[in-house]
Amino acid sequence: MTLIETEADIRCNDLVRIFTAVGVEVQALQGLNLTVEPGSMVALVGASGSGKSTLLTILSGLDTPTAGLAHVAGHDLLTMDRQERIEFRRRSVGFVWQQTVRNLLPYLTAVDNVELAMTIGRSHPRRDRPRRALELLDLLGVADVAQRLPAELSGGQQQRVAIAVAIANSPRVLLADEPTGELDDAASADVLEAMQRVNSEHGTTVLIVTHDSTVSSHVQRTVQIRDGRTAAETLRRTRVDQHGQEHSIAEEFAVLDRVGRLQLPDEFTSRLDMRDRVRLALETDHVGVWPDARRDDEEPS
Ligand SMILES: Nc1ncnc2c1ncn2[C@@H]1O[C@H](COP(=O)(O)OP(=O)(O)OP(=O)(O)O)[C@@H](O)[C@H]1O
Repeated sequence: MTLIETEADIRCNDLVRIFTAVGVEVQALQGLNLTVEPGSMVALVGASGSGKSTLLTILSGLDTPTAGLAHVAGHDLLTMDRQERIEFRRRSVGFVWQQTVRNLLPYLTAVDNVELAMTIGRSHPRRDRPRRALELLDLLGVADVAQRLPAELSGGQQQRVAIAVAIANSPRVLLADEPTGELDDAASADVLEAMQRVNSEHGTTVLIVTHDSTVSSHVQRTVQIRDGRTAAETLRRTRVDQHGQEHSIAEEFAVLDRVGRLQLPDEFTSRLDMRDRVRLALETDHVGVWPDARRDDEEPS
C-alpha cells in the first residue's frame, strides 16, 4: 500500500459522481473541490440533493467517484485496491451515521462496542483495550453508562458512544453524516461538544455533514455545497479586544476553483441585477465586478 504524503487530510479536485438509474443520468457531484487541513473541524452544509451524502460516502470509502481526485488520510480513493480499502475503513477514517441504530451493535454494551472496534482494527495491544475503551467513553462524557446496552441509552448518549467507536482505532479523520439529525437541541449540543473535544484533544480532523444550522457555531469553517460543487465558506475566529473580551468573528468567502471560476451569492446578483455578463476590473488589491451597463442599451426596446 502506498501512502501519499499530501498536506491536507482531505483533498478533492474536480470530483465527479454520476449515477445512472433506469437510463437517466444524475450528476450528484459536478467537479467538486475541497481541501481540509489536518486537525481542523469543518461543517458541510447545503440543500437537500446538493450532493453532501454522496461526497461523504465517497470519502468514507463506501463508494468510488466517476472521475477526479480524492485523497483522504494519505490514501488515493480512486486507485485503492480491495485490501487497502478494508484497512482504510478500519484505521484511517471513523464514521458516525445519522441513524443511531446503524452505529452500534444492539446486543453489546457501550464499552464492548468500543472494544470490538479495536479488536477488528487490531490497533492497540489486547491488554490495553478495556482501559482505552473506558478512557474514550470518559472523554465523550458517557463513562457512567459504559455497561448499558444501546437500547438503554438516550439518542445523544448513543451518538457519543458511536463517536468513541469511530475513534477507537485512532483514525486521522472522523466523518459524520447528520450526527444530530435525530436529536433534540440539548442532546445535539452535547454531541457537537463531544466532537469538539475529540478534535482539540486528539487532533482528529472532523468533517460533519449537516442541515443543522447550530452546527456552524461549533466549527471553525462551514463549507456550503450547491449543485454538487462547493460554493461558499464561512470562517470563524475569536478576537480578543483591548479589555480582554473575546469576540467571535465570522467572515464569508466565495470559493475560487482551480480554473478561476467564482460563484457569486444569489442575493448579490439579484440585488444588482447581474446576469449573463458582468464587467470586471483588476484593481491593485481587489477585483471589481459590476452589472453590464451596456446590456440594457443592447436589448430591443
Ligand atoms: N444511488 C443513487 N442513484 C441515483 N441517484 C442518486 C443516488 N444517490 C444519490 N443520488 C442523487 O444524487 C443527488 C445528490 O444526492 P445526495 O444524497 O448526495 O444529496 P444530499 O445533499 O445528501 O441530500 P439530503 O440532504 O437530502 O440527504 C440527488 O439528486 C440524488 O437523487
